[in-house]
Amino acid sequence: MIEFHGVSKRFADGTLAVDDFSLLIPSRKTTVLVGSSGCGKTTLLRMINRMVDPTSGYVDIDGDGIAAMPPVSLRRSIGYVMQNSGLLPHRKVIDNVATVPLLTGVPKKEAHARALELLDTVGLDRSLADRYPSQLSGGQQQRVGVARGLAVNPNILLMDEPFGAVDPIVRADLQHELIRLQRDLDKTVVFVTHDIDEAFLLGDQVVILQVGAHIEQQGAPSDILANPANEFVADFVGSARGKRRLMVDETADSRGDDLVLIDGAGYPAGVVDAPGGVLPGAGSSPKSRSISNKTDQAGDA
Ligand SMILES: Nc1ncnc2c1ncn2[C@@H]1O[C@H](COP(=O)(O)OP(=O)(O)OP(=O)(O)O)[C@@H](O)[C@H]1O
Repeated sequence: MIEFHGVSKRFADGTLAVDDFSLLIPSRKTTVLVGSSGCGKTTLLRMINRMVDPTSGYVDIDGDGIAAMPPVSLRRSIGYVMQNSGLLPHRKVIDNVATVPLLTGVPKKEAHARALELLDTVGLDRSLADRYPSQLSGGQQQRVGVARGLAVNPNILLMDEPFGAVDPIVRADLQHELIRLQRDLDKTVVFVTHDIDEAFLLGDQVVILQVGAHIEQQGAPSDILANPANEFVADFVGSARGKRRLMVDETADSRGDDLVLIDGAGYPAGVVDAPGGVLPGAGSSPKSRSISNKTDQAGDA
């Protein structure tokens, strides 16, 4: 369990990145910090492994204040996965994965054997072990980044927008891989993203933040969806989901044409050939009625 107690961070130039933040992050669950750029997500994450120290307040891990723990050993005991994988370009994949164990004195042979196992764990072929990062795809590099984060077998895994730089299909792949990994490995994962859909997919607990790391709402995805705490949250949750919401173009109906499904941007997404039979609970908008797509229904369950 990680706990933030009234934590603030003011940087040397006067920026108040985090303003009186308190949160309990339960063990062996995934907590997602989500919010727009600059709201303080990375600063919060880095306060867990003391890459950043608070100006006031304190952080505990399992009841022990981390301020008293040596930063370097704390950092080496916690997995950290960053955007763009953060791999060392001049080192082979296997050495990238083994970096921290080697630093902490694990013999090379043992560290390499473990690194190969970790490639299996993250779904990478062992034949990639001798490649350099530039010889891998973006998605493969991210998997190596995750393997490196797991190399010291940490209880806590910090992930800072780890899938932000890959295309949507690879991203979906990596997200599902993480869900599988979490089921198998049972880590305390703290995941940062600005993507609310990613937050809802991955988080047991989702924390929606505004500038200064002010918590707008925290809870299970289903709670937030069912009861947004305020207009900001409703907007944040709704605007992202609205993009995927399909509507029925009833102007086509009035012309006697087939009913046409249009997406949030107004583009045709398909045709409904049995009006009334296909669409559940048609709404009352004069021009279009909204139906929930599969993701909406899954999220609301
Ligand atoms: N070393 C620093 N010195 C001064 N200001 C900083 C420093 N690091 C971050 N900040 C500022 O603190 C605020 C929070 O930054 P942080 O990186 O935590 O936000 P974020 O939510 O992770 O943003 P992003 O999604 O863009 O990565 C921003 O205004 C940022 O400019």
